[in-house]
Amino acid sequence: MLLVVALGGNALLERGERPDAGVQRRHVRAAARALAPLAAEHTLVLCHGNGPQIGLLAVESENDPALAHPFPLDTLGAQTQGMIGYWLAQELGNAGIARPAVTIVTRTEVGADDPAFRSPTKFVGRGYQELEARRLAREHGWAVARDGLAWRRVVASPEPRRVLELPTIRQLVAGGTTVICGGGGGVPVLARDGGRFEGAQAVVDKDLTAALLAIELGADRLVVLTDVDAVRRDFGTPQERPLSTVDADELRAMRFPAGSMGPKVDACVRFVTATGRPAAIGALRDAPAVLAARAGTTVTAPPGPGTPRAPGVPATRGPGYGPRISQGAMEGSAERP
Ligand SMILES: Nc1ncnc2c1ncn2[C@@H]1O[C@H](COP(=O)(O)OP(=O)(O)O)[C@@H](O)[C@H]1O
Ligand SMILES: NC(=O)OP(=O)(O)O
Repeated sequence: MLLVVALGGNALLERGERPDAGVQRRHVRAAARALAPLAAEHTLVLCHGNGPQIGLLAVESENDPALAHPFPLDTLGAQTQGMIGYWLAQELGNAGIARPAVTIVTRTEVGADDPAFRSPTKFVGRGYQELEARRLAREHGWAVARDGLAWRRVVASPEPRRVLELPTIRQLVAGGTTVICGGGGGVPVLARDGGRFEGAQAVVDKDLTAALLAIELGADRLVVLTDVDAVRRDFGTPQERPLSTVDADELRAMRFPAGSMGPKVDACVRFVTATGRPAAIGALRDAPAVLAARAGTTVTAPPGPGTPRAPGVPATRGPGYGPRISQGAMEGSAERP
């Protein structure tokens, strides 16, 4: 099977952990071991997160007295793809996967008119106490929002419209190569006159880029791996309980936080709606069981006379190829200084 796997940034750096390279590499090694059974049996397209990492690089760059201008987010997005992609390719090899794994620094076209540019939702960097977050917001011109118990910087996260490197990814996949691409959602770029592209100051959601890739490549499954064992109904309440199987219509009717579970659910609903094939969300450590629907949450096509579309053909193309079902459900609105 062809699997598109979205791998959460939390799998590479746990909340509150020191972002040292050694710590992250240890997590990447564990992630590669968890993914090894899938990579051995199936062709894998791997989209990793970069929220903690790009936020860290941005702070370093903003605090570097040698720089007249801090590095912009598109450049930092490319840096995180190179760094994490290198770690993943190396550790998949070290985990004994014979298939070649290559990393593609991927660009994702976004729209200049995307309302997400006016309403930042993507958490980047580490968590702070509220007062410190507000101070940093004033000093650096950040938007900040509450992420669970902590406060973090938030940046714009526009819709992925097109992956520029898709033809190359398609070729590599056809040859059975494990392709690490769309890392951090891909570097967001804007189309300009004359066929030019320009980097955008944003971080695309890697779950949504993974869904776009899965649809365009005609993948058999979209598998979203993170740090929770399943999507939970009534999350954070005493009534909370895991969903093992749920159809896309039921899921579409629920609300999830925009900065965390929302995009994962959106991604699965889009894939299932466009292809009629199942998608799954679950814990990285359970990866083979999540794929086999023995763990995690499996999202299925709604029952009834729905006609799944042909493989590789999205429900609609271009911007808004699926609704964002989580928008507006962010915990604590973003605040500017
Ligand atoms: N309904 C829900 N069910 C499960 N987890 C949820 C839910 N709503 C929010 N979450 C949170 O979503 C987090 C996973 O999203 P996120 O932190 O963005 O993951 P990743 O970095 O792995 O992509 C979980 O750790 C959990 O705290
Ligand atoms: N770019 C992105 O979606 O990163 P996270 O998974 O770390 O949020």
